[in-house]
Amino acid sequence: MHMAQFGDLRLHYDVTGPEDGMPVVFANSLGTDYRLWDKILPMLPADLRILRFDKRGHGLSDVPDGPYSMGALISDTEKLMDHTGFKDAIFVGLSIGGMIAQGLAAKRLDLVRAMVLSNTGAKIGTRDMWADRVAAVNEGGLASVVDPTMDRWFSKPFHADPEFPAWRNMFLRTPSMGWTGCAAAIAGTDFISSTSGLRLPTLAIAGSEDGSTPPDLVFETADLIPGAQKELIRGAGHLPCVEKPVEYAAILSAFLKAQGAG
Ligand SMILES: O=C(O)CC1=CCC(=O)O1
Repeated sequence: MHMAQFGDLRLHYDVTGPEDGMPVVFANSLGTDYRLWDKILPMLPADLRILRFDKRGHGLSDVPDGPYSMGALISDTEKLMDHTGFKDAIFVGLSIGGMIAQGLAAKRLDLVRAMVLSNTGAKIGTRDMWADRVAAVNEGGLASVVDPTMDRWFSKPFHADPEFPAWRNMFLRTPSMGWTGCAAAIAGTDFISSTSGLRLPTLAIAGSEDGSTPPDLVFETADLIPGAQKELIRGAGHLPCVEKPVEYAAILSAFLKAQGAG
């Protein structure tokens, strides 16, 4: 367990793997902490140096007053990578984590050699949609939006999985300020133009049952980047690394190996 301090903000992170391993950074989604990746890490090549972290407002990181900007989330990530010595990394971002990947690649290409855009978009939803959700959370907390969120996160059959209540609890225990702060960052982000200018190896992963970032959105974003590879995981919602970890790890491992891993 590690904390890095940048001014008033402390971020919780974890580094594993050999010091000379291929650097890979994982950035998770809205309402999750870095345990999002727990199931797939043991299935990836062994020679990876892995950085995971809880973005501001999530997990064990600090919860500054919101709203947050996407620029602040990208800057936090940049500082954490500089702090931990991660550069020229493969950046795996899911949902808002994939937005951070796109923004970081546009700003600091020295940090990002390749991207995995998982269940994300250059633009996710509309300002009105996010404003409605933020208003609901300000009024009734995350409990007021948990059921539709779980429907977007997971396919119907996974709702009966013994693990499902744990993911529901992870969402419910996210600080409301952390969630609304990051929701505001998503609402204010449109990376269509900047992502169109990116030229780096990219893998896009979508879940056929994803109610947050449906396959069309994920693949339209991938199509902005020449040569981007597109993979669809059937039977998975917004978090295929949780719902279909074997399939997810296989797709990710093949991409990592193509970039030179194990
Ligand atoms: O709440 C959702 O629909 C899930 C989500 C959207 C953006 C993100 O990071 O998670």
